[in-house]
Amino acid sequence: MTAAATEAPLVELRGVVKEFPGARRGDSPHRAVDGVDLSVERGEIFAIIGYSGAGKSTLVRLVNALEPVTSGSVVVDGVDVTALSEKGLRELRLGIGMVFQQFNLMDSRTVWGNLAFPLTVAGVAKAEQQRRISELLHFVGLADKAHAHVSDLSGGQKQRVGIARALATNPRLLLADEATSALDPDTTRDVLDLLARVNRELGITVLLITHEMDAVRRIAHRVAVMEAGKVVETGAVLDVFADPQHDVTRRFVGTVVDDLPAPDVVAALRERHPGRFVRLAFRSTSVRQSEAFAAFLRHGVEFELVYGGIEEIRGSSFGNLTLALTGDDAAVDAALAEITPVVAWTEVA
Ligand SMILES: Nc1ncnc2c1ncn2[C@@H]1O[C@H](COP(=O)(O)OP(=O)(O)OP(=O)(O)O)[C@@H](O)[C@H]1O
Repeated sequence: MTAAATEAPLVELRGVVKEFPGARRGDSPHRAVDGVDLSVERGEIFAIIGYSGAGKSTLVRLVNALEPVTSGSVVVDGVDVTALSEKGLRELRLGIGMVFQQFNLMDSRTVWGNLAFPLTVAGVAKAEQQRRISELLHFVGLADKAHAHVSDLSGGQKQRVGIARALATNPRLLLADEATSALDPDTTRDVLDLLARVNRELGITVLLITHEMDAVRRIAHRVAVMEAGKVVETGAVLDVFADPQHDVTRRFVGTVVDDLPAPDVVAALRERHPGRFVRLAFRSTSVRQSEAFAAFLRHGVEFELVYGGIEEIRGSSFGNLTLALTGDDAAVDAALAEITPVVAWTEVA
């Protein structure tokens, strides 16, 4: 992360509530966003993950003031967006790029035409437009597609155009709402890598809305998990993966990391492996597998790895390994006592 710790967050939500009127007259209002506090630091990629209907898209629409809040405050770059005039709103949105799941491009126009549009709206002179569009196309790897019609592009190419368009007016913040959800896995990776470059090379803060935990793992620095309009967990991506607190978070983590055996799996493993089952939790600061294993050997305890794995997130390793330990009970206890300072462990019930 490049954010300076002393700087105010780029986006700050405090007690944000958004209600929509009930479907029928007399119905109570529907709370799509229910008291959200959230800070997006300058220079980071902040992901918001949640299942469909959790309120993610609504939250994004509050950040660029496409919808008014019901209550609470939304501050973007020091400006309270809930109190802006029309002119203020235009300025706010010039500083925010948007990338959409369905690309939202003008299909009948060329790539060039799509990129020229926001520049013309922003009053950029033709010569400057030329320079800027060519720069953008090089950045997103589509220099050879300037005169192609959008309708002739693949989904991944369309999203590259979508990202280039979002960058056209040099935004400080990029809102990517399910930007990869319509793409196949390979193309998803390419587009996520491009978003990471936008962040790293251009220093643009990215707010990534997704229901895919793999996208979070791949590029985000921090993540907030939403359920039923609330943020139920927030943290550094590595911490959330290594030690998810909330059920929803555990389910999301479980979609990409499968290192905690379910009870029925444990039961099946016990039929094949004698001994005491112990789960070692390796974290970035404590990946000392060899020390743990050496302790078992010193105490004459045999161990077998029966479940788990070690994962990597941007240079940090974490994961859970379940071992079947066989040997004298006192020896197992002594070995476990010895590894306690080195690695967190729990006996699997
Ligand atoms: N304009 C609206 N009028 C009424 N209800 C709305 C409106 N927009 C969203 N909602 C409701 O608010 C809740 C949150 O919707 P939202 O689209 O923000 O969720 P989401 O997490 O982005 O899910 P998805 O990925 O499916 O879009 C849903 O129950 C939705 O039906």
